[in-house]
Amino acid sequence: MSGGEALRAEGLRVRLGRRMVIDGLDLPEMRPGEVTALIGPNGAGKSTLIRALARLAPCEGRVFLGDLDLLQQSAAAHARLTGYMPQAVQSGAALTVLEAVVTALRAVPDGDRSDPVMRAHAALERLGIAGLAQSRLDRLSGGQRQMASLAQAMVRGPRILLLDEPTSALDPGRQFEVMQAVQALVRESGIIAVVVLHDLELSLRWADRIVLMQAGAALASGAPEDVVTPEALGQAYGIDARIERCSRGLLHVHADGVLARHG
Ligand SMILES: Nc1ncnc2c1ncn2[C@@H]1O[C@H](COP(=O)(O)OP(=O)(O)OP(=O)(O)O)[C@@H](O)[C@H]1O
Repeated sequence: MSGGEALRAEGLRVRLGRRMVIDGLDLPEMRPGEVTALIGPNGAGKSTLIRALARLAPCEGRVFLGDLDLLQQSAAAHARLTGYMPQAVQSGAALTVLEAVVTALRAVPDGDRSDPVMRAHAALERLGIAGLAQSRLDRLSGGQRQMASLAQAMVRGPRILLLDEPTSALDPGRQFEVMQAVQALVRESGIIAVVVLHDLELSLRWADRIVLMQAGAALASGAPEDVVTPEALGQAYGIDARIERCSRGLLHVHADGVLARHG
C-alpha cells in the first residue's frame, strides 16, 4: 500500500537542557505502507527525534500527516494517531502481557467498542506471541519483553508507528521475525513506520527508506542503496566499509576497519 497521507517534518528543533540536540532537521515524505529506518552513530539524536515525533520531547517545527500539523493536535488526538515503543522497555511489575496490552489499549479511548481483551489477543497473535499472554512481564526475557512492548505500541492500530530499537535485545531469528512482523503490519494496514535501528544490515534488509543522522541533522536520506554508501558510512561512523550485493540481490555491509581520521 503506498497511497494515502504521508508524514513529513520540517525544521525540527529539540533542545534538551542547554543543548540543541536536533537543529533544523527536515524529514522526507514517509508514505503509508513504508518503513523508514533512522540510523546513525551513538548520540546522533535518533531517540530524541523519535521521542519528539511521539511528543515526549519538546519540539519546535512542523510535523505533517497529510495537511494535519501533528504538533498542533491535542495530546489525545496525537496519541490516537501514533504508537510508540521506547528504547528501554520497563519490566512492568506484576502485570501479565495480556493485561499490559489491554492497559495500553485503554489508555487512549479510540471509540472502538469491540472487546479490549479480544483486541489485545489479536495483537499478540499477530506478533506470534499469543503463548505469552498470561506470562508476567517481570518474568520475561529481554527479547520477550520487547515483543510485548511492540504489541502495546501497535494494538490500537495507529497510523504512525514509532519504534526505538525494537530489535536491540533480540537474537537473530527474533530480529528477523520482528522486522518481518513490522513490515507485514505496515504493508497490510498502510501504517507509516519510523524505526530506529543500529544494525545496518537490518536497515538495508527491511527499510524502504533510510535517514542517516549525525549530530542532530540528516546527513542523507532516501533509498537504502543511495544512503548507505562507503562515503556516508565513513563520514558518519568513521568506518572503512564496502557495500556489496549478494547472489540473492540483497545489499550487505562489510566493515573492514576504522578510518584513521575518525575521532
Ligand atoms: N535530557 C538530556 N539533556 C541533555 N542532553 C541530552 C538529554 N538526553 C539526551 N541528550 C543528548 O542528546 C544527544 C542525542 O541523544 P539520543 O539518545 O537522541 O541519541 P541516539 O542517536 O539515539 O543515540 P544512541 O544510538 O546512543 O541511542 C546525545 O548527545 C545525548 O547526550
